[in-house]
Amino acid sequence: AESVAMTAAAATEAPKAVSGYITEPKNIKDVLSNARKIMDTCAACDVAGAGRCNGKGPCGETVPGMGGKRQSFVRNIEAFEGMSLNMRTVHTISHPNTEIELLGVKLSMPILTGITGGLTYNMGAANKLAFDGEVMTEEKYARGIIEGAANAGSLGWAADGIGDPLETYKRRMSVVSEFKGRAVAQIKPRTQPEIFERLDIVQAAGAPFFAIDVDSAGRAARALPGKTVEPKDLKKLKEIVNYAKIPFIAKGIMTVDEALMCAEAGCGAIIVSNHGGRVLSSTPATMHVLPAIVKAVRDRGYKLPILVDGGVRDGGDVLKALACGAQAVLVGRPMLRASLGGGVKGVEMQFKRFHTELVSSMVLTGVADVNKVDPAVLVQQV
Ligand SMILES: Cc1cc2nc3c(=O)[nH]c(=O)nc-3n(C[C@H](O)[C@H](O)[C@H](O)COP(=O)(O)O)c2cc1C
Repeated sequence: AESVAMTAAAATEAPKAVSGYITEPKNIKDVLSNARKIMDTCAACDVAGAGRCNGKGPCGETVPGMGGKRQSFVRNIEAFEGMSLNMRTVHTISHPNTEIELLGVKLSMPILTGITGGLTYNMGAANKLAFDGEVMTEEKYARGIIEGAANAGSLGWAADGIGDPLETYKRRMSVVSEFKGRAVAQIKPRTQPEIFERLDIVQAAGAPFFAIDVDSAGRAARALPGKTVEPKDLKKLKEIVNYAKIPFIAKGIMTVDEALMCAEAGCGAIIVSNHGGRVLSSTPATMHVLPAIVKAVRDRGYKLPILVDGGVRDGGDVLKALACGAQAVLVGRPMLRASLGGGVKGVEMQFKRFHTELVSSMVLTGVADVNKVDPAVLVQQV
């Protein structure tokens, strides 16, 4: 949820009807078909099946918002595609364990939704009638993500957009509060007092932890007057940790030194992320920086969970991320489309699909437990 606030005009216009919806989507294909209809900015290309987009077309558009020249986005996707799994099937593992515990919360799988929001300014989906005949709103979108994830035994994120008035944020947090302990929230790297104001609301809503996407700091240049975001130094990270009553996750970490600073500041976890390529168009792939970050953090004895996002498109990708030392992944655009095209059921279906693929990948590589994935699962490249 990135730039301009929903305008009053958009909110009062009559909702636009969209024709051709599959009103009771039965599978992810149906959900994606619906998503394509509601998103002005995204054709949700089905390049490699399952709505997977390679960032190159054929839509010629974004998926949505790949940022600049799309390099960072494309690198994320290609990094996963470039990794191979060692297939091993002479063993006894047919029901591998996919459960993890993340900062005190039990999850059915090491997969959370990505952090996405902004129907109006990010998805071109505002004020349209959704597949169920009701108007698509921020709350409805957030509900799809959060309730869908909770039903799947995982966690969904509510987002914060720089231009979002506090009211919009509160509306999303009212959805979070319905799922006490089973929904999480993000705050933009605003000024410290603004962060604390939103954090009070997040905590009152019962979120077990929260994230700040520190990599949104660059948007300071584009922020609206009075809507300030800023880089956070070690001192400010520590202030946030001290203020918070719940663990603080720093999202958007791409280098070893910053990962170590977050650990030193007392962050509950970090998310290795380049914001899905949306903030800087020439970063490395997240999977290419993850192993060095994991090694440095663990070598110094820090135990905080390390998560990763960007380009995770199937269960095999999840296994690859775990083999590189991540404890869990976040899935952005596929969950986004699932919520837009199928609401709560759509997101549930998307989680189920990832879970099935993950289990199958584990059986086919001889992995018994997502908490103990040997790096040897990956073919070592020479
Ligand atoms: C439409 C859209 C909106 C986003 N809004 C936010 C946001 O508000 N906060 C945030 O931390 N990240 C935001 N992101 C970035 C995602 O959380 C995530 O880092 C990225 O999408 C993951 O990559 P993937 O989509 O390839 O899975 C957004 C991404 C998209 C596509």
